[in-house]
Amino acid sequence: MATGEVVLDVEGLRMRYGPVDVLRDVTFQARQGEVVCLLGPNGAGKTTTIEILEGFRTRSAGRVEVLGTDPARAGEQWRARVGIVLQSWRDHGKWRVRELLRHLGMYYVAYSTETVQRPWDVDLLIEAVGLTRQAGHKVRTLSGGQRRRLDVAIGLVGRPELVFLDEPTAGLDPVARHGFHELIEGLVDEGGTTVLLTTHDLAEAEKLADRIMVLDRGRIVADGTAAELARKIAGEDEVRWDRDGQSFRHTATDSTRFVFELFKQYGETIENLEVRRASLEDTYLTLVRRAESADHTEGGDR
Ligand SMILES: Nc1ncnc2c1ncn2[C@@H]1O[C@H](COP(=O)(O)OP(=O)(O)OP(=O)(O)O)[C@@H](O)[C@H]1O
Repeated sequence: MATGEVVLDVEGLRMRYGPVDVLRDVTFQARQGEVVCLLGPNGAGKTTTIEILEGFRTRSAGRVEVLGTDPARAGEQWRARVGIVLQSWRDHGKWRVRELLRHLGMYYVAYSTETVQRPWDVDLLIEAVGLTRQAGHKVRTLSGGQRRRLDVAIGLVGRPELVFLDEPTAGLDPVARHGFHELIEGLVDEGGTTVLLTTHDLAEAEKLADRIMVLDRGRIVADGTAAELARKIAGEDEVRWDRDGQSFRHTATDSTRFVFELFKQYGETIENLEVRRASLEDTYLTLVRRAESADHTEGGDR
């Protein structure tokens, strides 16, 4: 869980490609130990945001501080504290998995501290991402999902304080995905690592994130826990039940209260009760549709 210190501080961030604004006034903070999930439709600006925070793109305007430093001017010392998993990188094909991680890990030795031994022990890391059987294989012979596991290992080898992961589980099978979730939870619980990740998998966001931010057409349209967003945006739960051979359905903002009253009134004649809470998917779809119709009303400036 988040313990306090602000590690990501973004205010009024703008990005413009030619005449097109792809980020418009993006403002947010993240604290140490927080897992923040950035959601949004294709082209919303998630990768652009992450790449600006990583120091890979130069913003058009706004203030950005990552671990107290502007990434546009940050040096090696800063870079060693930050782990990065890009959406895709396709180099290092001739290297073998263990050899590559050892090589990259060497870079971090100089950045060990009394409390953090860098890099991560390479064999333990390989085991943590589930690549033990492929440790001696050349990178270009890995499957897409194995390659993705290696990308994650590359991002983590320096035991970063802050990790940026752009769609880390795209292409992973369910077991690898589960393993990745455990890995992230372990990093946060044991090391207080801060994580900013993008995903299109809403179940993943719900499982991992302390906080979810939804980006749409370059604007943050929601920021909160999955439960907060559901309460604020999707609103109502659905209650279904049978009684005297008939089926009933009701939507309620306070479903607990509603069910209590239902049982008070009809007691044991209630059967097959189901309460379906507004899911993150309901919330997300509502938000994106709302943003779309607001954009049409404005006449759309893009
Ligand atoms: N180098 C570039 N030059 C011009 N436009 C760009 C460039 N990179 C990205 N864009 C545009 O910026 C917008 C945001 O792209 P970005 O990759 O940040 O979206 P995203 O939310 O990560 O999408 P996805 O979910 O598809 O990965 C898109 O409209 C994209 O076409």
